[in-house]
Amino acid sequence: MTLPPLVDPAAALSRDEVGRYSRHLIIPDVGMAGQKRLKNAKVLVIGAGGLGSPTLMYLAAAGVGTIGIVDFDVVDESNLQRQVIHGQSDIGIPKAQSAKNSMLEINPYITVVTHEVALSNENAVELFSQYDLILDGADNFATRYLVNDAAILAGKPYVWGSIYRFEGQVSVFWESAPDGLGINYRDLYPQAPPPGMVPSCAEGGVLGILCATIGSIMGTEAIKLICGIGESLLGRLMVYDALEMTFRTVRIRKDPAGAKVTELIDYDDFCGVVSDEAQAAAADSTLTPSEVKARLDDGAPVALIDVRDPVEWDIVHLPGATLIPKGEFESGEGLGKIPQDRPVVLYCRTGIRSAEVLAMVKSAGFADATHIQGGITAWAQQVDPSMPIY
Ligand SMILES: Nc1ncnc2c1ncn2[C@@H]1O[C@H](COP(=O)(O)OP(=O)(O)OP(=O)(O)O)[C@@H](O)[C@H]1O
Repeated sequence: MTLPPLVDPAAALSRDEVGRYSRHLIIPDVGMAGQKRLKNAKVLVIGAGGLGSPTLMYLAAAGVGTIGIVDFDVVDESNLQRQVIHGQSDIGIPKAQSAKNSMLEINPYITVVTHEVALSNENAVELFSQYDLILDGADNFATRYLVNDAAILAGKPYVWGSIYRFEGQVSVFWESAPDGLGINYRDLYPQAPPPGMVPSCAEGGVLGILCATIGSIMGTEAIKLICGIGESLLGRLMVYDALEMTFRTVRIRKDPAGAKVTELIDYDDFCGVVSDEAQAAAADSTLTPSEVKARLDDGAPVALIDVRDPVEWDIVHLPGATLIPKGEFESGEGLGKIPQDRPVVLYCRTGIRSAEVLAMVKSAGFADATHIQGGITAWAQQVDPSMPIY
């Protein structure tokens, strides 16, 4: 369906702007009103990488008045095969800054705001609330679910794209859209794929020019939403196959079983992302649920620590465990609560958060610390099938 324009028109275009945007102004569907809407629009793009590059360049050229860029990374030589907003002389400089320089070179009449930070639970909703529309050009599942949930909480629409080798996907999500369907990314992908199942572009490669195709569709959807023209991809998934040269669109239906998003969660845990530090800490300090059960049955002294959140503890927890949520280790107060006189065994839901806490606990000097592989979920599967799995 055609959605109402997302943005009100700006008061006026200058004489120079009229000249610059003349090929837009003479399209009846855009016209003066549409171009003024673009001028008044505030769009935030996550990632100045493969997808962000063409999107940012064309949104700048189109005269989107305020464009924010979130990226924490610096330009690397291996980026230049596809991240065409950056050039050889940008290697080593922050991507957000490099992108801003290129965009202002394309169009000095716009405002570019750089956010050289990682999008996180701490900043996402606040950042999104400053913009009309979000574009997700990130390359990892944890960020995708964070963008989705933060957009829901901020009440904002967003355009999402993803690429791999010769194939790309694009859609628009907007939980509180005036169409009443309320489609979000979780309706399409309720669960993140198991870690390692879907390789990243860094692992599997990507045809550089694919970014231009998918990024420019994302930019097109952004312009349509801002101006309120055409059929949005809201509620539809577009799949592009460059080798077969086919575009297919499939309808996305609201998942009636989908949980309502009311707060941000631990996205690394949700997506099974383990940091390098946590992997190193867990390498020789991981016990299976059966091994821990055997120790407890033998009466061995063990400080069994549950690092999940209190709401999860209320659902189910292991007998004899003590709750010290991961957040308390991050704020520094958790370490002081660990008994010093016994080996420490940590657990969480799936073994991701406990591996992160294990790294902190070990570097604080607790040499005899381990965690349970697969967490309380594996415990329920392998040791006690009567326990609920959530
Ligand atoms: N949470 C996040 N916050 C800010 N920027 C992010 C976040 N997640 C991803 N990005 C950025 O999104 C961009 C994605 O670009 P792209 O997919 O081309 O990957 P890349 O990291 O540049 O390349 P490669 O992984 O192949 O080295 C990157 O510039 C990355 O820094």
